[in-house]
Amino acid sequence: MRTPIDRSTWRMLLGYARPQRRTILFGGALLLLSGLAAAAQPLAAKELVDRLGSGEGITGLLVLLVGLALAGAAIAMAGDYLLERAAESVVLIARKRLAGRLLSLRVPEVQRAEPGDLLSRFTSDTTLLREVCTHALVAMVTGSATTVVMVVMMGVMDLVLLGITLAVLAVVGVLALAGMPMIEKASHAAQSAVGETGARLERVLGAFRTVKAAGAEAREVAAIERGAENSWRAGVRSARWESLVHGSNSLAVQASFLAVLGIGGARVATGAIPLSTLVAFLLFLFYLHEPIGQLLHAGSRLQIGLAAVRRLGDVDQMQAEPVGTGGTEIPGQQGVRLLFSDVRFRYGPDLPQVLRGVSIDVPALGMTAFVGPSGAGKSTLFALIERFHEPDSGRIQLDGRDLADWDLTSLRGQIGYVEQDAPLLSGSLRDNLVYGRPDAADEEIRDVLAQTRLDSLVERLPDGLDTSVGHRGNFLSGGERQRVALARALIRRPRLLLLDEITSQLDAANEMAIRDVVTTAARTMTVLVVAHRLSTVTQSDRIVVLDNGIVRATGTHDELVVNDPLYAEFAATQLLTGERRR
Ligand SMILES: Nc1ncnc2c1ncn2[C@@H]1O[C@H](COP(=O)(O)OP(=O)(O)OP(=O)(O)O)[C@@H](O)[C@H]1O
Repeated sequence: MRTPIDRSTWRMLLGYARPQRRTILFGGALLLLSGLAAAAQPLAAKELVDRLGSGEGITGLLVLLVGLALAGAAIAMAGDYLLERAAESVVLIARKRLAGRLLSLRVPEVQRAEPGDLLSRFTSDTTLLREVCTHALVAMVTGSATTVVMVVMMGVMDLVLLGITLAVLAVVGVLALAGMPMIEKASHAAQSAVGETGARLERVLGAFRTVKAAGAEAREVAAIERGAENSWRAGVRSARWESLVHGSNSLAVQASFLAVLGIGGARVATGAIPLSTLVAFLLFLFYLHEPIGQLLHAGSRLQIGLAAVRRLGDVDQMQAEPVGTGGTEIPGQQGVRLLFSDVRFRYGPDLPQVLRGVSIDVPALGMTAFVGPSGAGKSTLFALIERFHEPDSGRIQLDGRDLADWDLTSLRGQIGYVEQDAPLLSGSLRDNLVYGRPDAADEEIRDVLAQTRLDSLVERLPDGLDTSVGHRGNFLSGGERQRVALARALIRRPRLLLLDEITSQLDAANEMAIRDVVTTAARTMTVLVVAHRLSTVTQSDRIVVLDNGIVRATGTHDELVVNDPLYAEFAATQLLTGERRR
């Protein structure tokens, strides 16, 4: 993804600064004032030289000069502080906006992106806005204003010398115009490389044990180093252009200084201008170095900022979910009726159809199991119910209302979803249990812990419920994670419970206990279960056999063993035929 720089990039950049505009304006005004105080110094110096020549008193003027210098410094300090403060606020605004945006993105968008790269946009690119939205913007204004004022004053003094100065300075302008886009390009490349390196690192840390077990450390380090080197190379490229642009300022000012000294000296000798004018003009030239330097520095910072804004803008271009308000009225009854009508779906335009006309009517109470070969589309059905993806055609209705017409927050508020690999979040066990309902009472938590046979685990843990479960819950066993994920879904008190392979890592005793919990839950809510182990689902009220994206049979275990060869084969391979398991 690459957002071109256009007006909207500039608008975005200014958008980050807008909430801080008062502080920036005030801080900028102070800096301008200090710049003007500096600009007044040559005039006072000219007056000083004139008076020295004519033998007049200079005490007052000296006091004025010192006063100007002190006041200029104090004002500059205050202005600087205000701008630094505004800069921090700009980063804060950008991070808050990005966090909100990231969490509102549609699931497929995030699945397509690299988490490490998104992270680098949050941590690194936002930091680059720090200076740009405040100091650089202000320096653009103050630098331009000071330059204009000085140029006007120099023009008033001597147009010939001004003409020489401007001719030399024009060279800086040309170099700057050529260099600025290169700085932006190199900075964008550097930040992209940082993003890629972050993504690579995230990949490694996310599968640390696999990397170690595969002995891939050296390969991964080399890849990360390559990414870091790419970033370094682009950074050096940017630095080269920056130093060229900034260095041209010194060169131009020094060249014009020499030209003005030579030609100005000749003009003094011919009496065309007095010596004091030449001295003042040279002082102006000396001071002009500062605002022009400011302008160039600000220009290059702005380019770096524009590159960062472009990367932040990429996230804005990713699709977001409709904003949920939780406003849909929820009927008080238990369970939900779920109706799939000829649902077709593929994950992308170039990918094969995963669901090829699925129609299922799930009544409000009871347990419905989905079985079928790997890749048949079982988990995809759950993802569509959660509206992580939208069907390409057909309808899914919940309580008689099309899912698309539900308010997203209300819809998900009805559902307890346990994903296939039962991911936990880093934090304490309690954080994980109440994640879907932070206000759950302790008694309720205890009750669910007992049902899911987690009570003995909690007793064993050093800090009980407050024990950390580690990144993605890796301090717990696979079976414990599955039970915690189920407990989390139950504590949410959903009307529809979606359980995707939640017993795959449980031992027989725990599997049986969980089966009982789910059967009990199915008396008060709609339970949809995906399972490879048929032992988990033989007692379901109905079993849907899904194969290659179509429903090939529906019935009870006993009916399907007789009527559906594929199911009968599953049952046979799992030693369930003719045997009614508990
Ligand atoms: N995010 C995705 N992008 C592209 N294709 C996907 C994505 N998720 C799943 N698929 C593909 O869709 C098909 C159905 O996947 P799904 O996870 O629904 O199958 P499943 O029946 O649940 O399989 P399993 O029993 O192995 O979990 C598979 O071929 C899978 O490769």
